[in-house]
Amino acid sequence: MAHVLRRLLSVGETSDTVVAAAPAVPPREVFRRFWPYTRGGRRWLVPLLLFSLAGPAVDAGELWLFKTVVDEVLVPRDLGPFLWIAPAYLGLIVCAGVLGFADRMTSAWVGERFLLSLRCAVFRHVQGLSLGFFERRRLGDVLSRVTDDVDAVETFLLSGVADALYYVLQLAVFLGLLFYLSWDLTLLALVIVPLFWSAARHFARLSKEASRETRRRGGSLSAIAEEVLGNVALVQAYNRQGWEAHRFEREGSGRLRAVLAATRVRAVYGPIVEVIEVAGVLAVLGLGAWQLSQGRLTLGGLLVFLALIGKMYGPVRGLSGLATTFYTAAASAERIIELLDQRPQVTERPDARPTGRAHGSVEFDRVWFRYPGTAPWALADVSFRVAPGETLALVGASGAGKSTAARLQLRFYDPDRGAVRLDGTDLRELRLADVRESVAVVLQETLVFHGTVRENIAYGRPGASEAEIVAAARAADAHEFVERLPDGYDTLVGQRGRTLSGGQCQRLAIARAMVRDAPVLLLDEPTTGLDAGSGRRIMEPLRRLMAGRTTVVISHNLLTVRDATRIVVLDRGRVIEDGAHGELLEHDGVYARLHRLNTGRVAS
Ligand SMILES: Nc1ncnc2c1ncn2[C@@H]1O[C@H](COP(=O)(O)OP(=O)(O)OP(=O)(O)O)[C@@H](O)[C@H]1O
Repeated sequence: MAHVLRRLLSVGETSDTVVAAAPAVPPREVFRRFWPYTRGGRRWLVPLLLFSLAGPAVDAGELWLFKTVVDEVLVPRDLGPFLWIAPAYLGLIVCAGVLGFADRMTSAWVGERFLLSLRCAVFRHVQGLSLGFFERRRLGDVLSRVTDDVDAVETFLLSGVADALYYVLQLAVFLGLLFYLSWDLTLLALVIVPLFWSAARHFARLSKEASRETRRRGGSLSAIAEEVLGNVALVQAYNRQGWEAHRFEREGSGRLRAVLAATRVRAVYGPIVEVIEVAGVLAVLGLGAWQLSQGRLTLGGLLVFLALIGKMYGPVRGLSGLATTFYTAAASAERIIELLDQRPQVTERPDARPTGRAHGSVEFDRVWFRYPGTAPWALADVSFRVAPGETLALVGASGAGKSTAARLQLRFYDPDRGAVRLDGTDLRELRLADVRESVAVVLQETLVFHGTVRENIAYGRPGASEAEIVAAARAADAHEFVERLPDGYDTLVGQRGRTLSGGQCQRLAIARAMVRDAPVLLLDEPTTGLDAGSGRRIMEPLRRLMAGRTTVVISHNLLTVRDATRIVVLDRGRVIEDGAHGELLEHDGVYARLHRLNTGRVAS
């Protein structure tokens, strides 16, 4: 029998993971972690308490009036007292309505405020995590934690606390009345309470596992949806729709199994509680009828007693059911706590120095770096120096470590050994915002947001004036094509610039970097994805952008790097050649060979 019940209530297969389950967190820890977010709404807890207290008091008043009607109007058949009972009853109902309204509004306000501050805190935290975190995690799962899981926590932390309070107060009021009416009947009625609680504990434990699995599968579903819909062109081009739909369905079925298991737990729990409750009521009814026959209790008294018992079992059942609600919310809380526990690998020192506008000298001093969790060095003993206004080109085969150097320059990662310096100061001693402020980037993958052309350019420096935006667009050779767009600078460009060509996106990125007007410029493959003609055309605005700034340019295309003051050739993370274009050609090494290949290709 126990075996059958266990099978009935189990979640089933929980292995195949798209998203792993978050580690378990004890209930006390859940409260400790989330309580601070209730700060803004805490002063409303006292009014909430008062409303909670008034609710059961009004209930009790209603019952008392009912007893009076039975004992003083119906049994003696005397209409007199009814004349004051009726308006009193109406008054009570109006009271209950007003209190109910105030209670609902206050708890919604407190709950929603908590939700807002928790959601914003989680978002702010996640946004500040290092790039390494986003490279390891599935974005869809992170999104589902910031949205769905935060909602689920609110359900418990506030509704749960408010309900618990309400139930306890209701219990206190009802128990007081019950003892007043008949203490021995009350004691009999209370015998079933421990039974309630032991059933509740058992079932809460069962529902815990199902809730965890439901949340984990929810995260997996978001992850798959985000990955597939975000790369829908790739999915369709390779005809992978069927396979992706299958993956989605598999996670969806896993979620279905988990939800059904949770429902089975609740569905079995309901009737069991009912049986316990009815047994209690029957016992009380038996003893009550005997007391009535002995004349120790009036009929009204017995009826009210039974009604009160019915009402009292409500909060008892509610309190014991809270454990199940708690575990459902705890499954979400665990996923949020796991996010909040992630520490950014790159942190700002408490004594970090603010910098004014940097001059822009950049130095890599014997830098060694490997990506967290990987064995090979992505950069090994890399040193170079760029004076303000100079241009340094990083060249080398794919995977040589060029983009890694750019990431270190932006302090997305810190070197394991050695130092990256700006104006002679280690980046780790500077304020993080200042480091990023001093650099403007034009990346390999051009980033264009869903928004107007104007917003996309102004992203480089919020608050840039219209004249500055247009000047930047002119300098980036973007003004002309922008003017030709249907709404000019107000034209909406799709996410990732889907409605623009590669070259147009690149020009917007250059205009954005222009507007930023930072002393250091980082160009990571600025001509990738452009044909030779567009690549050459983009060179002119790029040169305008580079003028007067320290530039680190990463490129496969050696035509874009020949003007550089200095060229550093990387190979598997090491510097193998270093010098000006002419010197390196003379040296006749790797660079000269790459150059010959490149010019040959362009000529042909
Ligand atoms: N996030 C990452 N985690 C682990 N290893 C990485 C990561 N990014 C890059 N690598 C590894 O570090 C090395 C250097 O990569 P990097 O992207 O700096 O090369 P690159 O010279 O810019 O190449 P490309 O010209 O193809 O962009 C490669 O071996 C790559 O596999």
